[in-house]
Amino acid sequence: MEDEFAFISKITPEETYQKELVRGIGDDAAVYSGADHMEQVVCVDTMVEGVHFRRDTLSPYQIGKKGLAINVSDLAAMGAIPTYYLVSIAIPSSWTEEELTQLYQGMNDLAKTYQMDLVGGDTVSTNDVLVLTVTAIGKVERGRARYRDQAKPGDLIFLTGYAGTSAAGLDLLFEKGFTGPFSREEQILVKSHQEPTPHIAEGRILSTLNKRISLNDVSDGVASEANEIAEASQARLIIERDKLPIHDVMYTYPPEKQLDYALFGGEDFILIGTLPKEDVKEVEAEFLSQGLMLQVIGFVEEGEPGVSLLEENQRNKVEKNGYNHFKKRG
Ligand SMILES: Nc1ncnc2c1ncn2[C@@H]1O[C@H](COP(=O)(O)OP(=O)(O)O)[C@@H](O)[C@H]1O
Ligand SMILES: Cc1ncc(C[n+]2csc(CCOP(=O)(O)OP(=O)(O)O)c2C)c(N)n1
Ligand SMILES: [Mg+2]
Ligand SMILES: [Mg+2]
Ligand SMILES: [Mg+2]
Repeated sequence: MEDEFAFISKITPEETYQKELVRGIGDDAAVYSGADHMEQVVCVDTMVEGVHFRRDTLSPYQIGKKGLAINVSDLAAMGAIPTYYLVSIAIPSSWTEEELTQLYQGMNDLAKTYQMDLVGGDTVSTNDVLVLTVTAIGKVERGRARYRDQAKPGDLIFLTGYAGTSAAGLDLLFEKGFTGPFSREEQILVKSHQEPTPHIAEGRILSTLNKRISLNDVSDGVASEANEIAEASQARLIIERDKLPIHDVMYTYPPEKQLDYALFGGEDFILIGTLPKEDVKEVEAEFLSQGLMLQVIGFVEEGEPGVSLLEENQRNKVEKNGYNHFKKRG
């Protein structure tokens, strides 16, 4: 890339979606107003080449799209409505302008779905790999944000989608390379890794129905996220093995492999949460009416905080394993 300022003007959106945006790209900071009855929600996640993607696992377009999607997923896990995002990017000299345009196109396309405005960011060069950091902003009705610390004994645990598909897709990419060839079933797994869909509609149902709900998105794996709910809520979560939603296209995998992907794979960007047993019917009905998936996978009980897997009448402890940046999988 030749010119940082030319690049910034190229990526500046011509039109914006949010009527509360006062000043977007082009000044020292962005300015937006917000209604008093809403709370503002903000999060940031980074993707590093070699850690979160490789040139042979995601295309430039997919890197951008996923970089925004993983942040929108954290907004979904709060029950929020997405509004704005900021992008900080460290660009190695090996990246062409065309590839960067595609990366921004990936973000643009996802942002359009949620009417999110790009309101700022930072552009730097680096002698190392590409690093993409997206800050996402959203809003939620006062008091309706969904936290991890709301689980209580007697609640049921749910997932809003299939677990393990992303990790299975990543392994296929590692095995066969970016171009495959992949069977139709394998394509579904690969796509779920490359272009995850954040569960905003699901999060919105769970915040607007006024129930006591704990909520988290699955980035590091169901085992890890369930343990986070258990720790925050000081509760004991029991996952029933035969209730874990495994996608049909994974039925050819050995059962142990299916379970390993589902519990420890990560990057599914579905939601995991808990809700009172008596509210399940009503929440399920709302999910069903919107064509969305809600699968009960277990229950919360009295006892030492933690997670167990219930299979054949035995409870086996599920450690907080899964993706951990500073630890090898164990
Ligand atoms: N370097 C950091 N400085 C400050 N806060 C951080 C840092 N890293 C993570 N956090 C905060 O710690 C919490 C857990 O982070 P993380 O596990 O990355 O969440 P998630 O899996 O939802 O992305 C979040 O509140 C996040 O904002
Ligand atoms: C090349 C490559 N290797 C490994 C992975 C697997 N991987 C990388 S990060 C990650 C977990 C999620 O990332 P993290 O930064 O922990 O997200 P957060 O929990 O903060 O949302 C996984 C499963 C990958 N996607 N690509
Ligand atoms: Mg994070
Ligand atoms: Mg999260
Ligand atoms: Mg995250």
